[in-house]
Amino acid sequence: MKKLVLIRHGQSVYNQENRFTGWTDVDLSEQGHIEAKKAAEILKKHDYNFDIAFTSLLKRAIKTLHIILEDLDHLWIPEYKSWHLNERFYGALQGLNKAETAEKYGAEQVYKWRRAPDEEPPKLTRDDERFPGNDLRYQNLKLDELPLSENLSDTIARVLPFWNESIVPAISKNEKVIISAHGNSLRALIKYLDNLSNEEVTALEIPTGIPLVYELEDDLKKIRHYYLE
Ligand SMILES: O=C(O)[C@@H](CO)OP(=O)(O)O
Repeated sequence: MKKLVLIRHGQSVYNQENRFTGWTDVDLSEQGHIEAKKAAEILKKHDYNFDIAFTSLLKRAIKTLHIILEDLDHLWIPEYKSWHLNERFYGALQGLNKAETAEKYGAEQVYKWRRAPDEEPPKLTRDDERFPGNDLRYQNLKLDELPLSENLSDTIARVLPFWNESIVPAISKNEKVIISAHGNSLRALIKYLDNLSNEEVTALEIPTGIPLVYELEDDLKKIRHYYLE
């Protein structure tokens, strides 16, 4: 049996302020730091250790991972960062307050933008300062890889190739893997691992900072999953 640990970063400043975040590189809030420390404590209590870590290019996930690895005395393990694990790109909504946006466009529309797998939030334009093409960390992406907006299906389409090409080989070699990522990049992965329907993934919410363990068969079929306490 193989085990994989997924963790959504601790609360971010934008989570706290109730803003659409996406690829905005906001820091952890004070509460987010506490959550990451708590996650480390839980992993320690259950004697978890890791051979390799994967995370996104966004500091809230990277810092969550580092807090955990430091507390496990594991800062030495190889760690791979990829934009493929970034949060879903929220387009022109990035930075806006979710409650104010619901007042403007209606709660139903905002719910669809947030959770309906095929509903795309409004796109931003390439001359917008939030366009990722303006950010050094994305300089090696092709123009058609730089999103203007993403729905969950788009996020799935970029998370899964990374899962198959980079993470699966590590798990197959029996390496103990931790992935520190985001609400929607993890929903994308979980939709695949749990074979969830669109309706099921729409209802799926992942809490910040709580280690989620997947037990997998040798062929990587899921046996069960559970949150560690
Ligand atoms: O703002 C975001 O990028 C995400 C995660 O915080 O929010 P949502 O809950 O709407 O997917």
